[in-house]
Amino acid sequence: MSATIIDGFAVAAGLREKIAADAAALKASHGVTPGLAVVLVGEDPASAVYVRNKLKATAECGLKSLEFKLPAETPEAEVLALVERLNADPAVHGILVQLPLPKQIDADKVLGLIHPDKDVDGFHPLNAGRLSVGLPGFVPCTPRGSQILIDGVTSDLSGKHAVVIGRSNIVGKPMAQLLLQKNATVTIAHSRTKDLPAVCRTADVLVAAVGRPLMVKGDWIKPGAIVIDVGINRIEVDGKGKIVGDVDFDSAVEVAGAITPVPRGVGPMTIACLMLNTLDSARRAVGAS
Ligand SMILES: NC(=O)C1=CN([C@@H]2O[C@H](COP(=O)(O)OP(=O)(O)OC[C@H]3O[C@@H](n4cnc5c(N)ncnc54)[C@H](OP(=O)(O)O)[C@@H]3O)[C@@H](O)[C@H]2O)C=CC1
Ligand SMILES: Nc1nc(=O)c2c([nH]1)NC[C@@H]1CN(c3ccc(C(=O)N[C@@H](CCC(=O)O)C(=O)O)cc3)C=[N+]21
Repeated sequence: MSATIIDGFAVAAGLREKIAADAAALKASHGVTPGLAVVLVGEDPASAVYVRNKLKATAECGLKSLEFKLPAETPEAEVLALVERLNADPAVHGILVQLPLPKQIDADKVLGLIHPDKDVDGFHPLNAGRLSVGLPGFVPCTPRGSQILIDGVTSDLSGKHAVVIGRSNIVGKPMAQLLLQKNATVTIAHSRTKDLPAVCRTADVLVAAVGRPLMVKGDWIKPGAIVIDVGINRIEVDGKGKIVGDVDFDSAVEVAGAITPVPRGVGPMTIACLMLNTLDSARRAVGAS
């Protein structure tokens, strides 16, 4: 049996179309174009792909994007000053500071300074707290996009066992919160988890957000499970760069019920959800939501 391959690229394209229509309607009713400011400090090759795809998506959705590329040695105070300026700019509805940041910059300080109403990444502690207590707020884009893909293949997660591998604030923890809201029984695994393959084998839904290329093998997967591969890892194959996930797709596809590929799985959904969060932010700013 071979799994259903979840086409994140197609789902994301559909979402972007809807966002474009809604953004055009907001422009017609309130004269507002949602604006997203992206701050990139230094040159990180993975970030560069992300920034490029984001720019394409904002244009396609009719959103305005402002790009701030700062040199790697930029002092922390300068980044903080830029965030304050963007906080005060009414044309900016969303602020994204690309991670990772160079080591002289305290990421928590920067993320904590972004106004929670413009925090389209959902990384501000206030939005993380809102998610954990079930209040409305910005939900981080990757978990939000992953949840949409999961909802596309199952309508009822109630009582299902979901295992999330990874406990980062940007993927693992918020993903676990979303699955909990859907009444799944949630396990969060991490680098100290004992016998990870055995834990994974009990999962009806398995989300891998680890950053280890091809770590999850087919024999870690419960037959018929939904497998969401968040990992974006660059590896060399025959001297050529290639992007692979945290899941060994070739063996996993034989066991899973449904699985996301890498690329064209979760990645495009992250970007579409960023557009969605920016649109939501602009709507809220003008009282249109
Ligand atoms: N598709 C997309 O849109 C996005 C993809 N990504 C990708 O997702 C992956 C995860 O990103 P992120 O959450 O930021 O990564 P982090 O490095 O912040 O977190 C990785 C997590 O994996 C755990 N871990 C590491 N090694 C193991 C292991 N051998 N067994 C079990 N758990 C392990 C860590 O455990 P511990 O806490 O104990 O250290 C940690 O909780 C990366 O590949 C990243 O590139 C990220 C964002 C968006
Ligand atoms: N503040 C912040 N927010 C983030 O959400 C954030 C970040 N920093 N830093 C880096 C990671 C990584 N990330 C990706 C998103 C989309 C793709 C993506 O579009 N991937 C496509 C294309 C991959 C390709 O072909 O190169 C795909 O998987 O199909 C990749 C990576 C967001 N992140």
